[in-house]
Amino acid sequence: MNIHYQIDGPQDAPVIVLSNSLGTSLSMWEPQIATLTQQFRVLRYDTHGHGQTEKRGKVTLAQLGEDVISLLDHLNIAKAHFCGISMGGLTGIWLARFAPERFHSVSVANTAAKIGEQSAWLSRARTVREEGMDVVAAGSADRWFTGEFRQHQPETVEQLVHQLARSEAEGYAECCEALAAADMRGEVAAITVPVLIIAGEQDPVTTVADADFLHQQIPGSQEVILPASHLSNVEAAGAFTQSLVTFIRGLNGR
Ligand SMILES: O=C(O)CC1=CCC(=O)O1
Repeated sequence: MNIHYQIDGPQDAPVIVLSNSLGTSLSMWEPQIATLTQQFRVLRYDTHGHGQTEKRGKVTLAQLGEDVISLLDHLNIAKAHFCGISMGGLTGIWLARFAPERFHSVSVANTAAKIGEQSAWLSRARTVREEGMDVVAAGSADRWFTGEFRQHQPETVEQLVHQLARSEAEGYAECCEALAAADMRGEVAAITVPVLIIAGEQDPVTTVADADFLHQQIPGSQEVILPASHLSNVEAAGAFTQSLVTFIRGLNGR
């Protein structure tokens, strides 16, 4: 298995898989772990070219999704809950559409059926390859957090920005290229898995309008809007975790 992962929580509890955003790692889920492990076996992994998962060359959204299936197969997990943020959320949309039999539910946060513009992603991939990660890291605090959060929790912000600045440019660039090509707008209406959509009311990257589109298109989906910017699981950690747990608990009656 060439995907780095970590498992926490009781062995016999239902499994929830957590999938990180671009430029972060499985450690971004730290604010959720204490609560989630009370009820779930939490499986988090580093996405392709991120954290301790090595890059393998050109990657597509489908391959990011298939990585999750390979990880479940490797661990003999037949079916799990899934929660992903941003790029991890888009991976969740792909999984909900193309591997529904493997998931009880899919929660997608701060994401969109198509994230950003193709030209911007290709330009970002070129920039990090030519100039390194510092340029992208410099603007990341503004993309990820509200001004209020940056002011009140500067250490948390600095830690994530520092991790981004030190991360490997090629793995990041390959994921930017995957995002450039990924477009699930024509697919989401065919999703049958229970889906929760979480948005940040001040997210400038994947907006509330993007979340509304998913909610309108995905039959039976639920939507929650949190007081946060893009990394809502960090900025509104308690409300994020509670929304996720409440959604999954509510599925028991279905
Ligand atoms: O640009 C960013 O850093 C925010 C982002 C877009 C996709 C993703 O996963 O993170």
